[in-house]
Amino acid sequence: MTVIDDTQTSLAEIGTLIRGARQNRGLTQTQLAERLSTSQSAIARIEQGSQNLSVELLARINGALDADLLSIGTPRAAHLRVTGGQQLSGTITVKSSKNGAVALLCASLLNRGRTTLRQVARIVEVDRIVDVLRSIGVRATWSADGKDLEIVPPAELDLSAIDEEAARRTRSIIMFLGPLLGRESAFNLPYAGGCDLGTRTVEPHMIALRPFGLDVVATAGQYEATVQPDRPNEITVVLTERGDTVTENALMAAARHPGVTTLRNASPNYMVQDLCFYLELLGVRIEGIGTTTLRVHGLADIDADVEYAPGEDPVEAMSLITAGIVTDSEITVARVPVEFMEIELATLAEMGLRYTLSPEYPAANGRTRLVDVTVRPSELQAPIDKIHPMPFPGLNIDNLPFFAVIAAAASGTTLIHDWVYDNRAIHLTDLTRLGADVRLLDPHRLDVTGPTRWSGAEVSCPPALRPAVVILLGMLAAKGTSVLRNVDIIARGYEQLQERLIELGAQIETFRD
Ligand SMILES: CC(=O)N[C@H]1[C@@H](OP(=O)(O)OP(=O)(O)OC[C@H]2O[C@@H](n3ccc(=O)[nH]c3=O)[C@H](O)[C@@H]2O)O[C@H](CO)[C@@H](O)[C@@H]1O
Ligand SMILES: C=C(OP(=O)(O)O)C(=O)O
Repeated sequence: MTVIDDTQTSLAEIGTLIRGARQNRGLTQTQLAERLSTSQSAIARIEQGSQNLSVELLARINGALDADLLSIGTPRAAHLRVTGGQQLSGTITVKSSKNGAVALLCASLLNRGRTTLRQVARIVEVDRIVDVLRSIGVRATWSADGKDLEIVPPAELDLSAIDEEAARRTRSIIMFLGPLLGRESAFNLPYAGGCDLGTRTVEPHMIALRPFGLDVVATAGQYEATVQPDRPNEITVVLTERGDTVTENALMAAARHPGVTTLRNASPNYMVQDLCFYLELLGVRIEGIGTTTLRVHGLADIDADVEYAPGEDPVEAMSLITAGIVTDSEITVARVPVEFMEIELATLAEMGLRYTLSPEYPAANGRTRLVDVTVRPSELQAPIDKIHPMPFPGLNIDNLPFFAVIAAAASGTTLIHDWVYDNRAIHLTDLTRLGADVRLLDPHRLDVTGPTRWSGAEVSCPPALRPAVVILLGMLAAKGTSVLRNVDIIARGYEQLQERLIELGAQIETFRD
């Protein structure tokens, strides 16, 4: 049987996927060719999308790359077998952030010109937004090395063709509202989805965008949006919540408003700063970047060819530092965006973590300050005060879950208070399966008592990104063999996490049903 796609584009997309997976595994075209008993030129043709592919060859490519790039029939769930209790060593480098990438992908719709995003994390969340962009006519092309993404919107978007399935799987689709209201007078968007973290309202987005003329009616499965063209020159938006994506939505609306917009109670968090730096490249002047009041001098039209490298991910940095802590290892986590990790590092220091920081150096965007963090084996104690998140510059809510597994490694009882999400703390109780003493006081508060005598177990991955990684890290700490089932959710926010941990000496094996 032969798979012949009806357009050359599909073959090109499959080729890009194969190239990305090959490069992620550090293989040359020749090495992949050897594994498939074919020639390097055949691989080059496949990656360029100029070769038809048989089902049998697709299956062999999956096998050779140990990937499930191209499933035929129902996709097979991936599971991890972890042999824990091993110390890690070496250096691991933080990638650019998921949340910066999705904001910038949405913001590229503001620009009639070409946006090139450098070193974009190859994660499923990015793929979903790219799929949605392509479905409405945006040209989104990965570079030959699979790292940079070039985006060129069409003169007219075809919103009727939107990939609803991809859109419904991400909450970030809500960030199409801000850019679209500057281009369209009426449009529909599918409801936003995402991880199971409990109710996350979209009302703050509606309130923030109303001054730009947006009116949204929620119908069965759709937001039906209409935009009033008349609006005052000067707009003031007071955000009811200091949320990250709501700030980004308001910023994107303000970027194409040809007047001055003042945003109050804005989030100054890392992804918002990434978006501001990109908007500046587009010619939008923004005062107050990194503060809670932003003044945006918008433009009626934006047509610029720009390049931007999203900043490093503080949540990935926290995840990797946690891997070192719970395995009692000395590792260096390179390219940590220190400004967005200060409270986390100060809290860890209070708990007794021994670590050193390299001198600061700039990220590729020239704005984010980076350091390399070396963590050393330490005797940890529970902190005296509870650990709780706050909007930046507080402890990042997405970093809070990692403190559950760290607290389990520390002596004493730590109170962890997640006031933000209804369901995230609940998922962390899965650590009890590995021997941790984690008590849910109510849906928002956990008491974690350590130190833990970790033991291997079989656990089904929680349906939420950060808790899933927390359980994986607990398994790295636990002597013996653990199995983490259905781990696909981790790829939503982490590029090749398992493979990169293996490079530090972790024993993790991927297997499928
Ligand atoms: C793509 C992206 O960037 N996602 C991030 C973004 O999601 P996002 O901006 O979508 O976060 P939400 O708007 O869902 O806010 C998260 C929760 O916090 C509550 N809330 C938020 C701010 C506030 O001042 N008061 C308040 O109560 C909201 O009601 C909600 O329950 O911000 C979250 C909170 O930092 C992060 O976990 C997500 O990783
Ligand atoms: C909650 C998260 O992100 P999102 O807003 O994409 O669901 C996260 O990154 O942990």
